Amino acid sequence: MPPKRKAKEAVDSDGYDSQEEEALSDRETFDSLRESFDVKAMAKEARAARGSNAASFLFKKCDQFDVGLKKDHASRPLWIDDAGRIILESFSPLFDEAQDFLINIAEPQSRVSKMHEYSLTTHSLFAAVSVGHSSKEIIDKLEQFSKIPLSPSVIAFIEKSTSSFGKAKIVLKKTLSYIESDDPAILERLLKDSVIAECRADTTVGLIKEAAPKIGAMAIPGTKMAAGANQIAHSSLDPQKPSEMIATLRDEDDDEEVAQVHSFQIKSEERERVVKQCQDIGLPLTEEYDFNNDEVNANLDIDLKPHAQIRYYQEKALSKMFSNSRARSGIIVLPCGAGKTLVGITAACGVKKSVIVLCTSAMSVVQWRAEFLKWSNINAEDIAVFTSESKNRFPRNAGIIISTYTMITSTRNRSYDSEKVMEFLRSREWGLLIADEVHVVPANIFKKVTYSIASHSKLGLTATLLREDDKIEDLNFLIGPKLYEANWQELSEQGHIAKVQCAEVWCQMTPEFYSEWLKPSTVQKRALLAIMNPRKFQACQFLIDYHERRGDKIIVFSDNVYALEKYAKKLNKAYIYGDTPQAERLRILENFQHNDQVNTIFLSKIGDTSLDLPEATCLIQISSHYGSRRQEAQRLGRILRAKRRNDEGFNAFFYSLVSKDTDEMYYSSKRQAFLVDQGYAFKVITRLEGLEKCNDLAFYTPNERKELLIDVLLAKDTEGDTEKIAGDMFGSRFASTGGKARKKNGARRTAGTLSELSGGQDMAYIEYNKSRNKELKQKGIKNNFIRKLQQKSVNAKKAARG
Ligand SMILES: Nc1ncnc2c1ncn2[C@@H]1O[C@H](COP(=O)(O)OP(=O)(O)OP(=O)(O)O)[C@@H](O)[C@H]1O
Repeated sequence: MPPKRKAKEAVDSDGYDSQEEEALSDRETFDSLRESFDVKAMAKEARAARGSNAASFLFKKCDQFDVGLKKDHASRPLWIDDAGRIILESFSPLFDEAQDFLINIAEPQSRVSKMHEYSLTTHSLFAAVSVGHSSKEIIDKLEQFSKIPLSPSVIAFIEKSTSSFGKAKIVLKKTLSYIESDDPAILERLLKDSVIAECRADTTVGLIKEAAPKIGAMAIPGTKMAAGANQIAHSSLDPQKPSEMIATLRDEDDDEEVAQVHSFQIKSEERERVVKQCQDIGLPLTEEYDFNNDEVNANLDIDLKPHAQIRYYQEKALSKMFSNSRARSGIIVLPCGAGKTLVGITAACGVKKSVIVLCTSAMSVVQWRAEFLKWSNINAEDIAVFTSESKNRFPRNAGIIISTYTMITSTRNRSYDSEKVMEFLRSREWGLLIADEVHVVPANIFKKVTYSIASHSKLGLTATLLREDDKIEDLNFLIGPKLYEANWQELSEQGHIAKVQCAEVWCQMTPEFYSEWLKPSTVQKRALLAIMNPRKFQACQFLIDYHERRGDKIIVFSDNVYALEKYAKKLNKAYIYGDTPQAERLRILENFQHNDQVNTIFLSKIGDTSLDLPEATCLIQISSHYGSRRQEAQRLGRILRAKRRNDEGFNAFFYSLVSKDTDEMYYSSKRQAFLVDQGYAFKVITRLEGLEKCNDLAFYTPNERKELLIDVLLAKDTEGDTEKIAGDMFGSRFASTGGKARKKNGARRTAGTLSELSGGQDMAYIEYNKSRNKELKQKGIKNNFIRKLQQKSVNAKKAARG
């Protein structure tokens, strides 16, 4: 049997297909770069361009720089050029205030220690307007913070963008859809469009006029949101009880003067068409849910437990969503491990209507359910789970369903139970749809979601609004604008996520591996030679030993399953990849968490997202997906949540092992780009102190290295591919095999070893076959959490059987 670990489903929901394409062009770029790189000349040019001032070279083509600095420029924190690029000084006393403002109106590009860079874009201005900033306010504030006068082109750009964005909203009132605006002229303009006019539901000529809901960025009186930067730091130490926050969100102030809004009703079945047409004519709609006045949908009995204390950045993000007593659809961006789940749960407690949560994997579904029970007082039976293993519904009128994108959008033949749940999902209205890891969801998948699920509001959660293709912008319109994006370094300084030391370790290729690498060969074979480079293997072994001795728990990541198995078996460590059965995954993770004899595990890319392993304090990456910045950030996220992050002097470690003078070096620097922009510094380590003195490392003798080389050369080309997992990335076997049951023991290695080929079963063969996974199977320990997970899975299966 050929190895079956690469599921070949048509839908690759994490968008890796496009990354493959990009990888090919990357390779060409790399080859040409190799020839044309003249680092010295480039450095000289950059120095000459820079002149005497640290940032002025960035503005060399900027006319308004000639106009000169304002007299009191030293006390103002930013520059802005003609193209809308903003440089913010992080050492300015006005930094906090300026950052708070910029995060609302501009796209953060890079936030390194002294200078932050932002860009004004049409999308960022759309987001600004949708959270209540006016065009005048944006221009005035920028002018106030800027060291130089704003150029007429920047002012014109802001005015043009804000004049069309956020002027009209799509609102569900009592389950009916309305287009609403405080400016009747905008609605008249929309109705002149033949497509929109056709979608109008009421036949009346005029517009509906009524009192506007109360709007205010100060929706949480008495908190840092209302008070400015100094209180922000203070509030982070003194978090507000979410119940108080939600109470204030619902608080009505009758004394204020009541503004008017105008609206017309559209046919609910034409929502998408209207939204699309409004985009096309340059008047995109924002989406808001007036949940306080929804009397049609049953209320959900859910509140946060008193012990839940949301952090200041979680509160800030939520205040963007709820600032006008309605739930505004949009995306919240928080670093991995910063607590997006609690943000989603608090949003559910705010809306208090039925909620559907969509995740990327069955494992995440289980984690979301556990977090709902941990943080909220929701009745356990009101949270149902819809995965291939469990097809529950909630018994009362309102409840929560947690599922995966794959379960909702799959087009294959569904089981009877599955179809029943889908009918249940389609037949009702949802107050809130929470889309977890929303950046991985391609537009066509998300359109299928919105087609199946009628939800009043949508909240997208992600750590990185990054895709290697250009599909990320679709999310602006499918879900809504970005409402909030946190600063990674700030959260790490405050101890909400761990401080991490990042290093790229250059591993010299051994002569025999490098001479093979230099020969004309396939991309996959060269990739395999670089990953299996014995020096890289030894560096990995050395780092594992070093960090295990320090008391760290280590995850080794390899996208390549051939290498994953070879490394793990040789080092006698447990490993998990796409074909590892769910029960075995849980057993390995459980041992990693609670067994002090199991301090290192090997994971394929199934562990990139959503895995909550707060014990992990060190990551070693031996093979990765070309230049994917997103994967690098997500992997880093596995140690950002380290439990020990607030121990004095604690640092987590992230090592990327690259084979020197191969294309791994090019991809590695490309992958780091996003994290570098978040302020992480990657140290390059060319020599691991003490490694050469170790004589007990694997592949120490030339013979061992030769045998390894023959193994690699005999391996099929496809062994050099990265693992492909479709749909459910950390989920059930059902999901990852396209619904077909897989044969037991289906995954077998086919690459021969020298010993096998020669017919001899020597010591090396015995060592290769010794599986830590099997050992753990016999010795496995269990903690309550995992036991419950497994018990639940068993119960669910029993229930499904009737
Ligand atoms: N306000 C809070 N108070 C205490 N603990 C919190 C708070 N917010 C989050 N946490 C804890 O922080 C950890 C990380 O949270 P969570 O799993 O939601 O992160 P995440 O942002 O979804 O990360 P990822 O992107 O990696 O999935 C969890 O153990 C969670 O319980």
